Amino acid sequence: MSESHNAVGSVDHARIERAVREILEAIGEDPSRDGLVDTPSRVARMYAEVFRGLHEDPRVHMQTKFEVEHRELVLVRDIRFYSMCEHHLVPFFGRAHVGYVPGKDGTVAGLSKFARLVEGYAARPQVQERLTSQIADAIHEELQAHGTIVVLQAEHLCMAMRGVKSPNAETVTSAVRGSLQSNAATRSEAMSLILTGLHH
Ligand SMILES: Nc1nc2c(ncn2[C@@H]2O[C@H](COP(=O)(O)OP(=O)(O)OP(=O)(O)O)[C@@H](O)[C@H]2O)c(=O)[nH]1
Ligand SMILES: [Zn+2]
Repeated sequence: MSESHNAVGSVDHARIERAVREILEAIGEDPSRDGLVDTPSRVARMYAEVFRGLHEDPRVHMQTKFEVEHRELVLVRDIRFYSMCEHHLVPFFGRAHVGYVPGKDGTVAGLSKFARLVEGYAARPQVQERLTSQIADAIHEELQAHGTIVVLQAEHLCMAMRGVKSPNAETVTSAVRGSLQSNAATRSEAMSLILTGLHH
């Protein structure tokens, strides 16, 4: 399954500025007061940054690949990420752990590219489940991996600072593909390597 990439156009700064001024007025603030006068343009620049992933295809990072002899697990643990919950447009953030077993050609990508891949998909309005499976599908398909595992642990500010107010809740999601899905022994080996690194 490949991701549906629905990037259209680019970020419209002027439009965000108008909208932020509207919101400020709607909450009963005065957008012309000193402290707020530059806020709409700041928010526009910030949104362009935190939603930059809408205008790029993170799979490009998996395309600078090369071949090695290694045919066993490669695991990059503790990749910090920040994303924006698409339900409330507030952050969720935490750590991503990505692992894969190279396919028969021994195709691998540079280690930093996994952090770039996570970053690219995180920089969109997201839900944690989709973020997890987009990362897994990109690795599995682009590297033609034998098996792939992605685990994300995150705190959602929409659950912490508002609504149910459960600040210590942590959401863990996983996506497994290929041999790491079908082979219980390799999956539990990968999972225990990931779990020994889980911390708060
Ligand atoms: N599955 C999933 N749910 C999420 C994610 N981020 C936020 N949510 C949830 O999305 C749901 C939206 O629920 P709604 O009832 O439409 O919105 P709401 O009235 O603001 O809900 P509350 O947060 O319960 O106050 C909430 O339960 C959130 O916790 C995510 O990444 N994955
Ligand atoms: Zn939310």
